[in-house]
Amino acid sequence: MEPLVKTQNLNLAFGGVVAADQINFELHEGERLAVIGQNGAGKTTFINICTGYLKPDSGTVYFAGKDITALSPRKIVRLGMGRSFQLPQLFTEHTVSECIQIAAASRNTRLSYFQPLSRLADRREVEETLELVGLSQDADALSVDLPEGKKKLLDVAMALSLRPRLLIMDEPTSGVASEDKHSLMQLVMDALEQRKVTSWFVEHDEDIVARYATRVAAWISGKIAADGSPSEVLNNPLVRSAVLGDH
Ligand SMILES: Nc1ncnc2c1ncn2[C@@H]1O[C@H](COP(=O)(O)OP(=O)(O)OP(=O)(O)O)[C@@H](O)[C@H]1O
Repeated sequence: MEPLVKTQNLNLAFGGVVAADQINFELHEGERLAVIGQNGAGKTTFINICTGYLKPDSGTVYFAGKDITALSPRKIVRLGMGRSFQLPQLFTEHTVSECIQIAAASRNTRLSYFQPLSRLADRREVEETLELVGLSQDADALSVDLPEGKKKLLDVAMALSLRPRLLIMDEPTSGVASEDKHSLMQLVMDALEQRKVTSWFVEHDEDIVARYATRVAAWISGKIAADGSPSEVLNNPLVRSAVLGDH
């Protein structure tokens, strides 16, 4: 089967800092990849290169067999590679329901200031998306007023409205109280499974990684130092000492 994402010999340095060091990587449809690594290991840089926010010094990124290295983030999203951010990117003056309407409408149209929001997207689609992530009760709340966990869910729901094949999530549980992390991840993962979306998420919480990933890749100094099943990678001595901080 052709990989959904493939990178070949990807390199990027910021001055003397090598943030991506000859990365060869493949992700297949249906995988749930957790990426782990210490701060500064290069996890976000790699995501930024794959999603078009940064251009590599050398190397190639393919999505579903197509070379996307030179494409803009907007074009890459339209091909089916979705992304949510560490700090949710919401339309802060709009309600939860309106945020979904805008995201769904931007799938097909260029948005205009002069178009009423109510005409932008199918009402039933918006309701289904809200239900999928458990936000039906919050439809009329301003997105800016949501607690952090619900902001993350709304961010994911907006990304899903673009009908991605893959959703890349940079620290989906960061800023969320530890007792709420599992329920948040459960909702997100159930939603992705229902929509048959492959996932790749950066995560620092080892319990979350072990519970929700089918594969783990550990980053050290711009390189993938270990890549395999959660039990294999989380028990790897190098990963335990250099990534997870065991002494
Ligand atoms: N735009 C930039 N300009 C200069 N250096 C950068 C830039 N972006 C990242 N870096 C550097 O590249 C290295 C990798 O950073 P990156 O943000 O990818 O790490 P990370 O693993 O995602 O870390 P974190 O867990 O803190 O988000 C770091 O040394 C960082 O300081």
